[in-house]
Amino acid sequence: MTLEAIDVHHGYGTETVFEGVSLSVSPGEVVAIIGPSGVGKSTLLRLLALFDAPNRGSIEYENQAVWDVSEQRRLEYRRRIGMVFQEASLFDASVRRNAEYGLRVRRSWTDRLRHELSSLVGKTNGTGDAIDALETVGLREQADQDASSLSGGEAQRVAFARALAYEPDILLLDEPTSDLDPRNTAVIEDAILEARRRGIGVVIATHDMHQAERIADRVAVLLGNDIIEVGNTETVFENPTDERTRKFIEGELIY
Ligand SMILES: Nc1ncnc2c1ncn2[C@@H]1O[C@H](COP(=O)(O)OP(=O)(O)OP(=O)(O)O)[C@@H](O)[C@H]1O
Repeated sequence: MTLEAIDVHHGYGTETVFEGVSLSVSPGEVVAIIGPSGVGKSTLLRLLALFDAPNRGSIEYENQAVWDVSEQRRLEYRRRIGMVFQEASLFDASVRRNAEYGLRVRRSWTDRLRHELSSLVGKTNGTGDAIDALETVGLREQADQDASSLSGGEAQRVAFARALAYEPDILLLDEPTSDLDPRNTAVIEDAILEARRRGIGVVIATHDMHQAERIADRVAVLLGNDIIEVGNTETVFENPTDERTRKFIEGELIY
């Protein structure tokens, strides 16, 4: 269940964002992508989320090039990947309905049918996964509250619960805590570690290097047009092989 970008080149129009980027994520690991603003962290996540095809290179899921298969098959892969954006987009309904939303949309119709049938015969109340996910982000008590009454930090926690609820293989997080206070940030970070414990592979783009240091198993440094270094978190922070990594981490590289 490894998701991998292999020698990917991408850009917009005539603008090159990156050239020859490779990165993988495996079950039960947290990979952080760090790099200055505008370097292409979101672009890389969008490619890993299979939203866009890279201009060159390949994105592989379980060693299968995802842009070489049928659209139907690619959709199946898409359903196994969850994504949380910088800003939560919730709709006007209860917290529980919002957390369940991913379950309804992302499940294949066969899964959905099976799930509906089990809830009909009383094997599940149909919302167990969503409630469990809300518990993980500390919002179980608020399940019946209207989502519009939540603070920004709580809304982001619901967005995270939504992604967690349908048990993706891979979770992609684009600066999920950049607008949050320390308490909400800590809740999300704990939930990320819980996702890892459940065997989910997590990729998080963050400009908060301390966050990368706190939660990541591996760190990829995106600078210029390339990932200049990727490795074990401690090594990247304490003993980087690339001098630019050290400068970036110490704030000496100004972009
Ligand atoms: N849809 C698009 N069309 C044209 N250019 C784009 C598009 N999306 C991103 N870009 C450009 O590609 C480059 C990389 O953007 P991206 O959002 O991936 O960077 P980032 O590292 O995530 O930045 P930030 O940390 O500020 O969110 C930027 O120069 C941006 O302006």
